[in-house]
Amino acid sequence: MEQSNLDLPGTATGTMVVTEPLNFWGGQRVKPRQQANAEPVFEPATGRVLCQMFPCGSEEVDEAIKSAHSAYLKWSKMAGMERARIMLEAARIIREKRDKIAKLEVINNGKSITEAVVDIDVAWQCIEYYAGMAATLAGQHVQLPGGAFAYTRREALGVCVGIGAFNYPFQIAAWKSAPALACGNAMVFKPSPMTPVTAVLLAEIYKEAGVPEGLFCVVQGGADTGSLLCHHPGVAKVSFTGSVPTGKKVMEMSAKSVKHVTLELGGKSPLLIFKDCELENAVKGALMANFLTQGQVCCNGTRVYVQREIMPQFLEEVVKRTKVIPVGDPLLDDTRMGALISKPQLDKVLAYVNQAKKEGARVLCGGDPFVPSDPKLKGGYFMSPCVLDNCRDDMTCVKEEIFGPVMSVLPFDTEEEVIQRANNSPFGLASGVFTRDISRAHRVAENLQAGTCFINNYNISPVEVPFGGYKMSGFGRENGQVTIEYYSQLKTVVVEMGDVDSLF
Ligand SMILES: NC(=O)c1ccc[n+]([C@@H]2O[C@H](COP(=O)([O-])OP(=O)(O)OC[C@H]3O[C@@H](n4cnc5c(N)ncnc54)[C@H](O)[C@@H]3O)[C@@H](O)[C@H]2O)c1
Ligand SMILES: C[N+](C)(C)CCCC=O
Repeated sequence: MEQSNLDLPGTATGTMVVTEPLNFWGGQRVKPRQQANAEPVFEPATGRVLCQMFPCGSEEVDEAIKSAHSAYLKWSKMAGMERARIMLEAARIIREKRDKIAKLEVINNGKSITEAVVDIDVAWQCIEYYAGMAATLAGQHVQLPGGAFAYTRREALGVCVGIGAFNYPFQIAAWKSAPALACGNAMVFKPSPMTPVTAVLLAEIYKEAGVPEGLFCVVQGGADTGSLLCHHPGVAKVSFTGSVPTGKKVMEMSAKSVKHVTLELGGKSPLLIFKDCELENAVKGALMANFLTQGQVCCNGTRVYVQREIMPQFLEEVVKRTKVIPVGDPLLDDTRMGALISKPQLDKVLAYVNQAKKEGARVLCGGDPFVPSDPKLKGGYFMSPCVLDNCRDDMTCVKEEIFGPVMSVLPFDTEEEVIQRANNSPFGLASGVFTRDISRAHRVAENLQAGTCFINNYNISPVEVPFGGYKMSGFGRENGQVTIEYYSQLKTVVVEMGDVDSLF
């Protein structure tokens, strides 16, 4: 069996066992203090145990936060240009190790290598982008009467906590740490207990690039460890990515000590396809909106509203293309859909398809467990991508986030009607519209209640543009310039140049 040494060449599906410690603080990997409560971590493509995840307890969380705090004291005093240089070096190292990190991500997460490589590219781009912003952080100078003046300083918050979901393990760690570090903060990151393997690589890379020891720490664990982080008095901010129910708990816990909070939560995003669209692009957009990462994407456009006149052509084309998506070994270059994250997640998604059938939906393709011919993949968590027709707005598959490769297609007649139906959801993460009518495109974008609207494309998230939700999909933003606001605070300094004009 191969170990997870990144320098090992030729790792293949079904061969890796990870034995090194996955915690990181004080500038090194840290062995778990106790072996109790170990949870097996599975390789989704095979169902094999990849490693054990040992959750950190209160003493370990405390050590990590102390380590981060001492690094913060040094890092926050450095000039933006000095921080930028180190962050650029981290981005360079990620670029250099991209293929190896991507492989490990695939083995732990189950997504295709084609997607994982893009995820790692987005990670280094994010660090590079915020490195560019680090030296631009500045305050204002305000002239006051009598020669007095004030100025503002944009200051770091302190130790920030990042809590990640399982679907983009390395990318989420980068999306959170890059703006945090650019602003002078330290970060303690907790990955999902199902994907504990790659965040520690980011910690090693930051260290190699030259950050002070402890600046980016990794603690492993699930809800209990997450809860220790949210309650910890040494933490200034929690940036959370995950489901709505967990997000609510994170907010509640963080409120006890008035921590800053960013919530990147779930969605059930609408994609509106008008009859005047370029149909082939709309079909491609619908596939991109539903089937990346086996459908386990927060901003997926899983409610696909198609104008009635073009429904037959749309369905024919979307089903034809869905049926030929190559599902299988995620480490092979030709694979476009790998395995879902876990057996319970696969069972949950299949149950949603069954429920949809009971409620009157018609399965046009997929929705079944998929067993690849390669014997080593027999225990993997694969399913065939599914298109559901005959859907109504009141069906469970249309209302709830499924987090699997299931597209629900619904007909509509008018723009006004479809906007009202699209907005009739507690979520508001993303949305999309396909039309050739430029006025309609922008009118629809204005009226959809969502943090992002894609016009004539879907799931494009360059790091330069803000990403985040409306309504129950959360608040705060990741990426883009605005995220600096969420990782810093403004101090006003008022300077008297004359005598004090006392009222007393
Ligand atoms: N908006 C976004 O940017 C975004 C991105 C990715 C995923 N998501 C959402 O994440 C969900 C899927 O991810 P998941 O299944 O990993 O989500 P989840 O809510 O189950 O877990 C997310 C993280 O929260 C931790 N956690 C669980 N209970 C906790 C508690 N009580 N206190 C603190 N932390 C706790 C988990 O260990 C994990 O690290 C979906 O709803 C998806 O839409 C959102
Ligand atoms: C990179 N995507 C595809 C926009 C996904 C962002 C993270 C959501 O789960």
